[in-house]
Amino acid sequence: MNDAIDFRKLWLDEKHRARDKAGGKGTPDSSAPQSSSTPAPTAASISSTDPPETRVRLPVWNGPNLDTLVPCVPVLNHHTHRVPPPAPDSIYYLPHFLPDSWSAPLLTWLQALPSRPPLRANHATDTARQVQGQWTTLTHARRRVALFDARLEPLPPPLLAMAHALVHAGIRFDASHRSGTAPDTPPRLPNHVLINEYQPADGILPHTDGPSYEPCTATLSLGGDVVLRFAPRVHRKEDPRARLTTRPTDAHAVYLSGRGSLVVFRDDAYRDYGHAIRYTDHRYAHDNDDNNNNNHDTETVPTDCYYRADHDTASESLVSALPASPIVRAYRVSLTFRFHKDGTA
Ligand SMILES: O=C(O)CCC(=O)C(=O)O
Ligand SMILES: [Fe+2]
Repeated sequence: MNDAIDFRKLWLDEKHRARDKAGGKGTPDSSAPQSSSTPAPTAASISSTDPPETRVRLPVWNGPNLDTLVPCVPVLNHHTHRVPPPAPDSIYYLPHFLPDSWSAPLLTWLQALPSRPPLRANHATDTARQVQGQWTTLTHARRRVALFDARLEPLPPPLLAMAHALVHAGIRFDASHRSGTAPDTPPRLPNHVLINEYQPADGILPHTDGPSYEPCTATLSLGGDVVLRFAPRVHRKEDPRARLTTRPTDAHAVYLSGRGSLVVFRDDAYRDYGHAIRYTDHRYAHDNDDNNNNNHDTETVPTDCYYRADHDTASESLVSALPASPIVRAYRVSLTFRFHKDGTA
């Protein structure tokens, strides 16, 4: 598959740049083997501040040896990474999950995906296979999305590596087990990856990710920072198909860093809360009532927003003070990983 070869080239370019920047000679390019096995950690790949017991090596894709570029990803800690009360106890946030050395080539790879014509309002005839792995504009939202469904085609190498990284980090793409019981099934790789591309003022209206997926969503953020809001759903018993409504006044806000942060929400937070990112222009004014600035490129950060510094070490259990100023919105791409329950397509 050409994508994999292109990405490997990007990775090699990045590696050369990193090596040049560091002023080191490094190893020759033959150091990028075709083997698919994970190389042993090297001294260069684990810094003294990275407690080995809380980090795992990122898996490789397409065989290249990433040990000089990529250290490890943090393992999800159910206590320190949990967004604290009063948020529901099933939202986790890791401020710097993806190493910077991966973010840039991953973004470049995503931007190079082919584009297809916009989806029509009634896009029943656009089959999943037609939109697979291609940028498609959602005209109603003015946002581009790309969908990768592993039930149709294997995930391309960079996304497969990300999927492995999430599972290695301890994220289970199935409903939680009752407390005290050990999972009795092996972890599963997520089989759906939705990429969303946002221009600075863009957001996503309140929604749930729906019952087709196991109740766990893991989202990586690249580019600009945003606030993700979880608001309790108002269940409309009389018409369960009615448009989702939430109680925005009871929302819990989480500040998402665009430097490779990971947010995971599952179980109650998945089922009983809608989630949303605000549009900062006036396309959806009703969703934006307390964003009382007139600058379309900035977003007011609520004072009770959960914010965590952009680092992740074992001693870090501190939640830093919120940044004083509003977020200046910037181009952002998110990668949302889920497991579709109909795993057989
Ligand atoms: O971009 C994000 O962080 C959210 C994306 C999302 O909620 C979705 O695709 O369902
Ligand atoms: Fe969502």
